[in-house]
Amino acid sequence: MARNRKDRDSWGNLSDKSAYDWSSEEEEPDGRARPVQVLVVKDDHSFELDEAALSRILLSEEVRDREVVAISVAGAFRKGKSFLMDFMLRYMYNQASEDWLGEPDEPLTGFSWRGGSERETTGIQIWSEVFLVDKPDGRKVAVLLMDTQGTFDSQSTLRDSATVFALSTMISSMQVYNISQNVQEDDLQHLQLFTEYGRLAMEETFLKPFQSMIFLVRDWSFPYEFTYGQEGGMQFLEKRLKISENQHEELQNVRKHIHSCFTNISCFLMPHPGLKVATNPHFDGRLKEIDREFINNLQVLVPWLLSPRNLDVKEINGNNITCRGLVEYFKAYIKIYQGEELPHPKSMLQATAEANNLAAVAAAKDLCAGGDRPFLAPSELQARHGEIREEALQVFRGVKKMGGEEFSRRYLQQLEAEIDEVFVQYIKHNDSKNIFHAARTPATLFVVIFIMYVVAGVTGFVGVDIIASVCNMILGLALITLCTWAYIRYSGEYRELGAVIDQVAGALWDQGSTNEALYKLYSAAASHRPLYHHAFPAAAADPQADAPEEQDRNRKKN
Ligand SMILES: Nc1nc2c(ncn2[C@@H]2O[C@H](COP(=O)(O)OP(=O)(O)OP(=O)(O)O)[C@@H](O)[C@H]2O)c(=O)[nH]1
Ligand SMILES: [Mg+2]
Repeated sequence: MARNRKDRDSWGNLSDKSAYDWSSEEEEPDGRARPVQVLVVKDDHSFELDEAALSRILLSEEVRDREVVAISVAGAFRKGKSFLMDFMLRYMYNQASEDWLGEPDEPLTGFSWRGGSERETTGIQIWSEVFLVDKPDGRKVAVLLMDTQGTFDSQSTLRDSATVFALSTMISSMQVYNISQNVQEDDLQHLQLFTEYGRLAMEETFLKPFQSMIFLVRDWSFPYEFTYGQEGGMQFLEKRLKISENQHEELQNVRKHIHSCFTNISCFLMPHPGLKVATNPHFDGRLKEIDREFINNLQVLVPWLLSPRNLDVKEINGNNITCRGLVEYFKAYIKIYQGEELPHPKSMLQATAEANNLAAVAAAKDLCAGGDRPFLAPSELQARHGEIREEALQVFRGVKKMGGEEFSRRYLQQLEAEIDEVFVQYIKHNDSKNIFHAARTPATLFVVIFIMYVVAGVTGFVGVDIIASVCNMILGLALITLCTWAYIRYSGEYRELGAVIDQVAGALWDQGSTNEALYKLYSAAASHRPLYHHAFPAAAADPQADAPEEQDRNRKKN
């Protein structure tokens, strides 16, 4: 088994810099390049970008202003992604040479790969050397290789997998989607979920959000249907991604989504590398132990992906991105995933169970939606509410829901709370239909006017003029208040003042003890102090008007 870093010397002409032009900033003490972890997924499932490491690699003088080509491999865990990446490294280091694949006895090193059932790569790792390549059109571009954490390992949440996949797709100009044996519908559905999660974090653009997507099917076993390689791959993929009229909407949507996300979509069918590669625990990547068919196809695949002519510069919103720009985008994107504004992707069962339960809650709540009924006596209302509540809970319990009893209990509680809330609203609404309630304020004011009129008449007749004038004044005030109230009700303006009038009238209306009525009057006045100050700013500006005790004290002092 190859634990790469130990025996790196075996691979490729590291000292022969003439064959290629590369820059190395992040090296091991002995000068060799290595994979560098730039995105860390922590134990608590949070993400951290190692900005320092990323900057050391991408902001080194030779590369920072070069346009960047970023190549990434992503897909389910334990499917030979890092293994493939290491062959890409060999090609990058030996581009000029025909036999870039190296010696038959050379162990495969570079990004860490190994056999076994437990995951190996975590987060996102980039190769510490950024390769400078001359494109046929004379441009020198920087090539960055990126290896990613496999999706759906047993330690990652769906959100972890989606984030790594989405980030690597957003950052790369070419995403190699590494899948095993066939392109299954769930492979497409996951791609849809992950790319949607990526698109959420990006700015809306009229262009397709991502660039090249290569479906790399490993262990393809049906070369008699579609031949190995790119041509067979394209025919196969065309069939798989075809949208037709009579297809179910669900299948159509997945395909439309994938087409809408990528500028280029292609496919390569790779043969099985042989049992030694797949099952021998001591296999260390030597070519001589790999099936010839696999090697032949590797010799087609890697140059097809990486030859200078095929390298596409990373574009975002139609602009070519340099290494410096890529660092900024990486930082900006990771911030969005670190924040809480994005929804958390959920497993299919969880999402379905939530949808089921919410639909059942909605159906049950529909029962409680009372139409416009006339005023009901409160006791009758209470009884009706009890009946409807029971009926609604029955409806909820009767609907078949996924997710089990425990899961749906939360929704049952939510339903109960919502029904009670509807009831409270209904009581208020019912109350407002009580005709006496609505007439309380004008009735009170009428009574005040009437009493004042009578008292003023009597006291005027008896000759106590001062009381008569006070009563007349109150009568006048009550009349103005009545007119104001009517205007507010009619126009809907100054509603706060309307509320004060209602409250004062309510306090007067109250049949309880006089004390209670007075207290209510006082509290109504107290709660509207700001309104009072607003209406009479001069009074508020005079501090002494607010403090009679203070005045008293001053008087005593003098
Ligand atoms: N069947 C099969 N096995 C392969 C292939 N390529 C590599 N392997 C083996 O798959 C195992 C895992 O390889 P890695 O490159 O570490 O896989 P990975 O996808 O990077 O795994 P993680 O980093 O855990 O996500 C190794 O034992 C390889 O020898 C292939 O094309 N087919
Ligand atoms: Mg790996």
